[in-house]
Amino acid sequence: MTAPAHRPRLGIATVCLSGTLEDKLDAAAAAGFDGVEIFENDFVAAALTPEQVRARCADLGLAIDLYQPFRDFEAVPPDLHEANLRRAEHKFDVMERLGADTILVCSTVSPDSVDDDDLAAEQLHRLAERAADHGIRIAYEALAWGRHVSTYDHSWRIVRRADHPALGLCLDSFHILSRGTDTAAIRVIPAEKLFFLQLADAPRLHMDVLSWSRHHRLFPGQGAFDLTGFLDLVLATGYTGPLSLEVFNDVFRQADPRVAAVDALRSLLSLQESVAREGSDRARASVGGLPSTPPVEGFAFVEIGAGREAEPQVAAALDALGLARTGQHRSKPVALWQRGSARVLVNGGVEDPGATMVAAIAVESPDPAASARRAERLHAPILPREHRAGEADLAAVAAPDGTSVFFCRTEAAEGWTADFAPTGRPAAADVGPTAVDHVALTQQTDDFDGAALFYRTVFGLHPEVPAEVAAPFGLVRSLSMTDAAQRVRIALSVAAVRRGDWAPGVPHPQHVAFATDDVEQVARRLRERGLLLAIPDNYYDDLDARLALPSDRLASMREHSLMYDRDEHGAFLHCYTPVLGSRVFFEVVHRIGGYRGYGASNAPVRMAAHRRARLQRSRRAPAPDTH
Ligand SMILES: O=C(O)c1ccc(O)c(O)c1
Ligand SMILES: [Mg+2]
Repeated sequence: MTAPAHRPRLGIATVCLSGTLEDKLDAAAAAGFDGVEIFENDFVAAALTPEQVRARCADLGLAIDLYQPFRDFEAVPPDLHEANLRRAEHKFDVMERLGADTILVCSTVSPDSVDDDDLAAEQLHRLAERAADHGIRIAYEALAWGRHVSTYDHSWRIVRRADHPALGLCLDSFHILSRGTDTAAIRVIPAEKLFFLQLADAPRLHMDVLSWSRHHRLFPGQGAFDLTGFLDLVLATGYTGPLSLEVFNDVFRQADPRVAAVDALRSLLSLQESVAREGSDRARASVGGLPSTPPVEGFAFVEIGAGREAEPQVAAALDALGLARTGQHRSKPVALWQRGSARVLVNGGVEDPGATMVAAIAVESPDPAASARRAERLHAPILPREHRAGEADLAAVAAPDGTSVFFCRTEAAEGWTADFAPTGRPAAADVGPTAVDHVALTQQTDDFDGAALFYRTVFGLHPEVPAEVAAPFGLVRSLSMTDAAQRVRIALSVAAVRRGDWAPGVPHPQHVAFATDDVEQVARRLRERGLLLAIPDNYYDDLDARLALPSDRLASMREHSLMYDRDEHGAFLHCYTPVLGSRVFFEVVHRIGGYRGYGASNAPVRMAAHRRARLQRSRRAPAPDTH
């Protein structure tokens, strides 16, 4: 990785990753981290001497930036204090052999400790004296649930009082932001007393802070905390130590550490980019940059993969929606369907006859090569190019869910549409989609946070407020993201808990939503072709009760199976096709007056309707894929 000389060192705590110490070190190094925080448990369970760990880290190019945690040290009666110093001497010996020079001491939770800042300072001073004899520094961290010290400003008062050069602070964004502590006082801490910085994000949850911290931390940008503002404040002090991730997360602890480490690094690159964009002058000067993001200017196309039996269903639906099959790829079994800037490729080369999937998403970029370079810097896997002489050479990367992501300039002279021979078919219908409004992708539980980070950072999108709906087949969480001009919207969802065999919903559904300004006409045509998902009367009765819409509008919505939502900006009308093949369906959306959402509250009704439609279809023609 090339970067300016002032680029901060990037670190990760071994506790973030799954596996043995060796697995974790390998993954951290492969992702490109400069250093690690070694968690004591990982070290204790390893069959390596400290010297072997040191050598391994050196081989991998990893510094050991921190050894942690050392617990329950300060403010105890004298006999316990002596025992604690003895305990510390053991750790200092291990650290000398490891070649680690900083140890994290977290604020005590021990019932043996007393609420006495003078005593805490005095004992930490003594610990710092001992540490200094070994060339070691103590970084004191306030745990949000510390017994007597639970805020960073309190830990700073104690460190100042202890007044020893080998004693400083560790600031951990989780402990500070989870409690809503005022961060302004960070400014007054001298940089040389900031020994270490740990970064973690988290979703807003209402639970005790210890459980929140131990199970739900996330990488920066994946949660609800303002990590950009936090890092800005810390860097503005002149802090030049590592930016180190410390994320305790139940899912990440089970995930492939190589994947999690790449997500982790991506989060730090993106965080620095935010600081470079929004931070104070001093902070901006001390972060590494990413190549700037060319804006995404809309969807160029969405590619649906379909097997032999599913392809005609997809084609029939596109036709009913009002798109026209305008092109045939010159060398691949791919058709181009189009109406306005709504473009869909249907790739019939999928082996499983009944399968459908969103195979690729292509976004418009003013500079596709620059977009691809940025994606590469964000560690997006580059896909091998498969194009023949004379065909467009599209830059593509792979998303964590397997979707290919392309960057294109459709209007360019050498644009991708030239790869399609015109079919000479009649033009698209008078009424129909004008563009792709959004693409909705269901994720596997383990991929959700990583996929969100990927789409957000690679496309430069902003996450919207996460939603949670109680759906008929289990809780569904969703997170949508969009660019500032709302031309590219990606909606991700996940079955929050998927256990057991009862899975009557569509497995991992995906859909493409088309924008239109005449949804009623489009719905009518879908219904005429038997391709409109029927919404039950109860839904409209409830809508009437809730919103008292004019009766003619309600009647029209009922007739056309249109669902409705509104927000502070406007209203939303939308309808659906049944599931085509194994898991893809289409949606048609009409945004009125700047409505921003996705009709999430209607999702349970739609899911039940999809199940009903599938059962009806299987009664007509039993298919092997139905439940
Ligand atoms: O959960 C803990 O005990 C714990 C330990 C060390 C840390 O740095 C931390 O932030 C939390
Ligand atoms: Mg910490």
